[in-house]
Amino acid sequence: MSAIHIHPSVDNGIRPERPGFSGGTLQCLCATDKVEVAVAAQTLHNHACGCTKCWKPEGATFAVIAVVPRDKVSVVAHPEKLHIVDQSAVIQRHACRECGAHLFGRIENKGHAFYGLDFVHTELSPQEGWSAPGFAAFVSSVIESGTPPSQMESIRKRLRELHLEPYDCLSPPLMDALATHAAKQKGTYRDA
Ligand SMILES: N[C@@H](CCC(=O)N[C@@H](CSCO)C(=O)NCC(=O)O)C(=O)O
Ligand SMILES: [Zn+2]
Ligand SMILES: [Zn+2]
Repeated sequence: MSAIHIHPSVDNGIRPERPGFSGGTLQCLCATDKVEVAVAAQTLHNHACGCTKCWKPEGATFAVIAVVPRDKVSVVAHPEKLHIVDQSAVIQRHACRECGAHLFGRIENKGHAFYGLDFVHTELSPQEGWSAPGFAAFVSSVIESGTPPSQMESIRKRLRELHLEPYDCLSPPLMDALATHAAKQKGTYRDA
């Protein structure tokens, strides 16, 4: 039986976050002239993501991705190497043209529930202490990038072993936040 690989940063156990950790830098994978991004805060809602759009390192089935307020994110080296992968996506992913790593994903639609938050992969950081992934999102979507459906039972079992509860969309608190935002936009929102 072949081992299930989720992502290199979780496969051998998840490193806990460091209390008081307040940020660091992200670097692309180029050997020289690395794109560097400063993230001046601890990340939130870190999770494994199985969707086809989030960047994954070579061989990984899932991405690991978290959010941070956009005003805490700044490009500090080699901005000229960045390009937006898909201008039409909700999350505009700014990636290194040379190595392909995604440095940050930004929502430009001010009406989106998650406007104001950037998406980042803290595995690209030399610092330790970032928030640990707490759930797995878009798990069924790994089939769209070529995972055989017959492996899904083992994948969900492995995610549960790692305490990354598998969801086929986002986690219930994030889905509730999206629905609350939609209800407010439609005028159907009611408080208890
Ligand atoms: N089955 C599709 C799902 C793609 C998708 O909706 N991805 C989510 C999560 S990304 C971070 O958690 C999303 O919000 N996408 C918006 C965007 O990517 O712009 C697939 O796998 O492609
Ligand atoms: Zn690069
Ligand atoms: Zn994703």
